[in-house]
Amino acid sequence: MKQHETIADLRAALDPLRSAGISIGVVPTMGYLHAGHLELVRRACKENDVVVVTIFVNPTQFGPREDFSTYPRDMERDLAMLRAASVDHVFTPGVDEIYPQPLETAIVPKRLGEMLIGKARPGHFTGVATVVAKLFNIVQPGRAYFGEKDFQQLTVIRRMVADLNFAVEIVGVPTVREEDGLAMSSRNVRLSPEERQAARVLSAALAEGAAMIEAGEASPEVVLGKMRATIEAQQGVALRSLDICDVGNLAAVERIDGPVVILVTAQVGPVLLIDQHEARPQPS
Ligand SMILES: Nc1ncnc2c1ncn2[C@@H]1O[C@H](COP(=O)(O)OP(=O)(O)OP(=O)(O)O)[C@@H](O)[C@H]1O
Ligand SMILES: CC(C)(CO)[C@@H](O)C(=O)[O-]
Ligand code: BAL
Repeated sequence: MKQHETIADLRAALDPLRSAGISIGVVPTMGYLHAGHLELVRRACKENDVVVVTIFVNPTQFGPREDFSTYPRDMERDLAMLRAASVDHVFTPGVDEIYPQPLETAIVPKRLGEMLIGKARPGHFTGVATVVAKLFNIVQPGRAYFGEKDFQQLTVIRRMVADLNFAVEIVGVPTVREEDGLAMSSRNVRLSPEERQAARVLSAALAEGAAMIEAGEASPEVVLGKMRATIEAQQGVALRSLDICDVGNLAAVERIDGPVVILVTAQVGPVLLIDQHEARPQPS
């Protein structure tokens, strides 16, 4: 595995491969890797000749009171995991390499970036879309892999690629979970044992809501009401948002008569956890 810290170094390695028709897949991450990231890597290795993993904790997607400086980091451990997963190239730029000067230009997702998580984290999806666009221009991959756990992020990126004609196929990968259902996330490491136990309620409530939808419940209010009661009964979990959205454009649905995604965010101790579950009414 080759590690590259500069754009020039990475391009020097990738340009000849691309010219020779070798397919390149990229997995953008912020590091502190877990089995969820490794599933993205596994898919990328299966579907491409060469895989590039990027590790960059992007400052522009964190708000001033968010956890950029304390975001978990362990580069040596990450590199060992990627080596074991047979990754070909890892790109580990410093902040100055990606932002040598303040940007004059940004990609601003409108409705999709302002709704849901975007309401609680203003500017977050501008930071994400802009750095992902930069990474696409740096790596020039044929495919890029993103987790469905960050469902709004995946939707924003799919839409950016469609709107701006990026020549990259976006692959969404199902959420990898701990045995008890908790979605894997780098920030889970910050949960105390009690908070970690309490956090299980989120995936349990999502499964409960999805089962109601699959059994034919068409009213979002009824499904959300039941889920809200389940989550609010759990001590130590502060529900921040709970929505049932159209799976394609994330618009709120008035009646569930097709594929939807249930999205939840909740504060558990120091961590804002997010999770999702897709569901659709089963044909009777
Ligand atoms: N449990 C998971 N299953 C599948 N993909 C995941 C999972 N967790 C993260 N990913 C994906 O990995 C990519 C990199 O995510 P990131 O490095 O921010 O990790 P994270 O675990 O989501 O961290 P955070 O604690 O910031 O939420 C994203 O596309 C994200 O959706
Ligand atoms: C896509 C991403 C790497 C952009 O910084 C980040 O938001 C993440 O890890 O999900
Ligand atoms: N995986 C989402 C990145 C963030 O929380 O900033």
